[in-house]
Formats: sequence, C-alpha cells, structure tokens
Amino acid sequence: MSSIEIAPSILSADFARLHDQVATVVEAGATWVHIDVMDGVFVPPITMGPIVVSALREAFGDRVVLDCHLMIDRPERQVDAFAQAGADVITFHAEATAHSHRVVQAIREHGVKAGIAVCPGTPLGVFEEVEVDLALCMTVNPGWGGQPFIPTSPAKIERMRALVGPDVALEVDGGVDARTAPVVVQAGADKLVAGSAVFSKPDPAAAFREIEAAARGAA
Ligand SMILES: O=C(CO)[C@@H](O)[C@H](O)COP(=O)(O)O
Repeated sequence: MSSIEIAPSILSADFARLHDQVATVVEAGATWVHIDVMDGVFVPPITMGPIVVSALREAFGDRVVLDCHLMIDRPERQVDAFAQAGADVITFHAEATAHSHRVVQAIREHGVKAGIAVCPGTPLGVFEEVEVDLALCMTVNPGWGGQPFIPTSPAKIERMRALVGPDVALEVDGGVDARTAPVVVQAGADKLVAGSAVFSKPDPAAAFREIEAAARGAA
C-alpha cells in the first residue's frame, strides 16, 4: 500500500476564497487536493471544470496532486480538457461510460494517472477487467458533500483492496472524518477524501491535521 494521504475536497470550500482555502490546507501538509466535477446529468449539481484545475495548477505548481473526480456522463468527451488543464489523476465513474477500458487508456496516453470510481450500489466487476492506477470507493452517493458515511462501506473497501492488489491507490470519498478515517484505513484505503470535515470547520488546517493523524495512526 502506498502512503496515506488526505485529499481535501474543495467542493466544501468557500469558492470566493478558493486560493486561500487551498493554501491553508497545503500549508497544513496536504499534498493532494480533490476536485469534484459534476455536470448536472450524471449527478444533479453542476460544479466546476478544467478552468478551475488550470487555475490551481498555476497557483500551486507541483506542490499538490490535482485529483480530479469526474461525476459526468460519458467522461471520454472531457479527458483531453482535464489532462491539458494539468490534472495529475483523472477518475471517472464506471456507471457513466460503456468504455471504461478505453477511457483509462486515453487518460494514460496523456501521462496522467487513471482512476475508476464506483457508486455505493455498483458491484466491483470493473476492477476484475480493467487495470487502474486508482480505485475510488464512494462511501456516500455522489453529488453532495456533508452526507453520512455508509456503514457497509468497510466490507466493500476490503473486497476492493483484495481485487486491485497492494500497489493500486484505493481512495474513499464521502463522510470521511477523524472518526471514520481509521476505519477505512484498516479496511485497506490509502487516499481519503474529506470535504466538509475540513472546510466546514472553523479551523480547516487543524481539522485536516486531526484527520491525517487519525488515518496514519491506524495504518
Ligand atoms: O464526491 C463527492 C460528493 O459527490 C465528495 O468528494 C464530497 O465532496 C465529499 O464530501 P464530504 O462527505 O467529505 O463532506
């Protein structure tokens, strides 16, 4: 398993102060930043696109891994745009395309790491067929921050880890906080997305450090 990283999700950040919010968690030690891309089709909300990725790349250079989670229909249409914007990881949903294998190839052709995400109700078969750099287990139904962690998730994370092996990044997303972080790490996760548990707190830097300590303490 690779190093445990907490990826603050900017979905819960104050967009009017996005640079400062990201700078706060980077100064607190964040090396990953999670960017939730929603198109109003695959999930109801519309959030942000490549223009935000390129702005963060410009502002933070190589100090952060820009971890782009595409909750969009037919992600194959947007791979080039996110890669050119500076994404380090592009993760798309298995449910959003008939062409998961081809989309992984297209992402890797840009020299970008390729991930596949699955919703809570989706079985894990795609990971038997397609080799990925990152497997993302949704621990809430995608679309909104601030939802409670689905309690059956740890068993699914364990099955995912067994399927993808020790060298693939296994990310969890949804309801991650200092209480659930050790649980998902013990189940086999090593990349933990945390949105509201970081940016909805009065002191996001302290909240980030608390989750990181809880996660690393469980490894
Ligand atoms: O992908 C999503 C939501 O669909 C997430 O990345 C959320 O941003 C996580 O928010 P919290 O559950 O951590 O508040």
